[in-house]
Amino acid sequence: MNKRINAMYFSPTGTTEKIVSGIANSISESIHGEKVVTKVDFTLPEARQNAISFTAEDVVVFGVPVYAGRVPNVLLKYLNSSIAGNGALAVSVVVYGNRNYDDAAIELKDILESNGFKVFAGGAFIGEHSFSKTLAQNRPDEKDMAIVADFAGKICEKIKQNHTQPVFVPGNKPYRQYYMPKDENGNPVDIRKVTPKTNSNCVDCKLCVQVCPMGSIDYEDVSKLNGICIKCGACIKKCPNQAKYFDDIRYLNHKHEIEVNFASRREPELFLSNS
Ligand SMILES: Cc1cc2nc3c(=O)[nH]c(=O)nc-3n(C[C@H](O)[C@H](O)[C@H](O)COP(=O)(O)O)c2cc1C
Repeated sequence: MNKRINAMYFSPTGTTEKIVSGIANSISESIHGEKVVTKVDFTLPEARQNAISFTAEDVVVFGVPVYAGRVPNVLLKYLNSSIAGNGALAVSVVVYGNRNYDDAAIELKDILESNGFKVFAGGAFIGEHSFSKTLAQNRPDEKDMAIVADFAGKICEKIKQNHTQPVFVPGNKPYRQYYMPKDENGNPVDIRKVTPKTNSNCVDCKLCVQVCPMGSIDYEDVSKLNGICIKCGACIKKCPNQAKYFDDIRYLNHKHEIEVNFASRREPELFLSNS
């Protein structure tokens, strides 16, 4: 089979990358006997400057994390204007932090289809929550990766049998509003303006500047922001010295609330075309 296998993702803290690469690598091993996967990582702003096109020879495993129950809205411009499927097969993957994926899976599938992909498979997987070190801690774990390998096997069968009709993916249409954290009285809390702080552990290594997907951290003074913060967790989780943190009470309350209310383990959901 003459298929090129691609892994394309946005993944500030690496969980989406692990799932998407895992699926793509397993498909490649099964189809080609080795891992020959083209990686298209659009986490950093420079990567989103260029348009990309695929062909009907391509299989693209495409993943984003779930933000507020939807596809991250900061990506919409890029996703809607710079990616051409041209009949490529796509596996649409969303990764969420054990609360819920709400309408993210259906929204991503719709975006890919409107870009000319044939979305014949999809999945909603769980990754350690961007806000937390305990919610869905260390996921995807071994159990998740076994599901990933099994899913890839099923995808290969579908490709071989040419069962690549559009897949059904759960979600509401019209999509629900972006999920908003709530305070103890159930009133919505807006944490969009919250920004990280920097403590004296900082050794000015500039890693946070390099990993910020919005390119917002000032190179000369890494405690300053020159753009928006999407609270993706990259600067916090990737800092080798734990120098970045959030101290905003609304953010911390929300983090605590989800850690308590969504502690019970959710399992991946897989969607495959019937025909
Ligand atoms: C701004 C923001 C909003 C999020 N909203 C949700 C959500 O609605 N439901 C959920 O379960 N997880 C949510 N998460 C958690 C991420 O979806 C999850 O941790 C994911 O694994 C992160 O992917 P990454 O490691 O590829 O960055 C949110 C994370 C961020 C940063």
